Amino acid sequence: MGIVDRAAVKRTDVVLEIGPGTGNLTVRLLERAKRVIAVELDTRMVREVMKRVEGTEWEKSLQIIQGDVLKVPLPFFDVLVANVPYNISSPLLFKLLAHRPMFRCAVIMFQEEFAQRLTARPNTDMWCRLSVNTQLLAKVDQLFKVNRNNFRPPPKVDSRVVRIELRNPPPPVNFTEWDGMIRVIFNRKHKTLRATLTTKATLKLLTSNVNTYRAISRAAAGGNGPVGGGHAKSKAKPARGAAVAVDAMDEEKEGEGDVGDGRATEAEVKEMVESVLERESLEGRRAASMDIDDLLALLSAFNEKGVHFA
Ligand SMILES: C[S@@+](CC[C@H](N)C(=O)[O-])C[C@H]1O[C@@H](n2cnc3c(N)ncnc32)[C@H](O)[C@@H]1O
Repeated sequence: MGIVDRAAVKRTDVVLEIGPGTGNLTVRLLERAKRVIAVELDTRMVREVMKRVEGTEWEKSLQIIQGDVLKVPLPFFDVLVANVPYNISSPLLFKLLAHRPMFRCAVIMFQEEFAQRLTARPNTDMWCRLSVNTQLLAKVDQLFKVNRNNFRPPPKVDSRVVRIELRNPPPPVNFTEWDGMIRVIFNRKHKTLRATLTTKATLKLLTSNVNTYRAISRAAAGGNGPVGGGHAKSKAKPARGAAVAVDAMDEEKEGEGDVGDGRATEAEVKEMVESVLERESLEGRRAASMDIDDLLALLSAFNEKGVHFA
C-alpha cells in the first residue's frame, strides 16, 4: 500500500495535496476524493498538473494554489497528502499542528530520522523538542519506510511515510508557554532541571516574564502598574491560555517577596525556580527522561508559582 491507500480517502473528502509535482499522486487522489486542492510552488509543475487533467472528468474537481505552502493560508480539508522537500519538514509540520478546523489525518513522507523523532520515547537519543511538541498535539503512526534506491538519483538517506492525527480536544495548555519551557530544558536535555533552569540567560528571561505578569496582574486589579497606566485593564490582557496562571499569581502576590516597586530580581526568581523543583522533587530530573505528563505537571507547577516561559 502506498501513500494514497494509507490516506484512506473517502468519496466525500476534500484532500489537500502539498507539492503535486507532475501530478502522479494527484490523479489517484482525484479518483477517490470529492475534491483535491493542490498547493505547488513551481509554476512549471502547476502547468504540468493542469495539462494532465485538462479535458478529463477530473478537471472540475481539482483546484491548484500556486505558492509556498508555508506562506499561503491553507483551505479547509479532511485529509492531507504531502511529499515535499525535507528542508521544510519542521515548519510544515508545525503549521499543520496549529491548523484549524481540525482535519482527519495527514499522510506525509519525511526523512527517516525526522520521522523517528516524531514518535521517539523518553530515555532514547531521539527524544527531543520535536518529539515532545508533536506528541503533545498529535498522535503519529509510522506507516512504511521508503528506501533511498526508490528515487533517481538516490538521495543520501531513506525516507518514511507517517500518519498524523491531531489530538482532539487539544491539550489545555498555552503552547507558547509550553514551547518556551521545552526549548530551555531540551537545549541541554541530559543536564538536571536545576542546572538548565538556573543559568544566567534563563534567569534573565524568567525574571523579565515574572515582571511582565506581575505588571499585568497589577493593572488588571486596577493598580497603577508599569503596563499602560489608567487604560491598562483593557490593553494588558494576558495571552490566551495564561489566564489561569495569572489568577494563581494573584493569590500568591502577598507571599512572594516583591522588592520595593514589586519587581522581582533574578535572585528571587532563582529561589522561586528552586522551590518549585524542590517541592516537586524534580531538582535532579533531566528532560531526557521526562514524558509528556511529567512535563505538563512541571509547567503547571511553575505557572502556579508565577514563573512563566513566555
Ligand atoms: C518530491 S516532489 C513531489 C512530487 C509528487 N508529489 C510525487 O510524489 O510524484 C516535491 C514537490 O514539492 C514542490 N514544493 C517544494 N517546496 C514547496 C513549497 N514550499 N510549497 C509547495 N510546494 C513545494 C516542488 O515544486 C515539487 O513539485
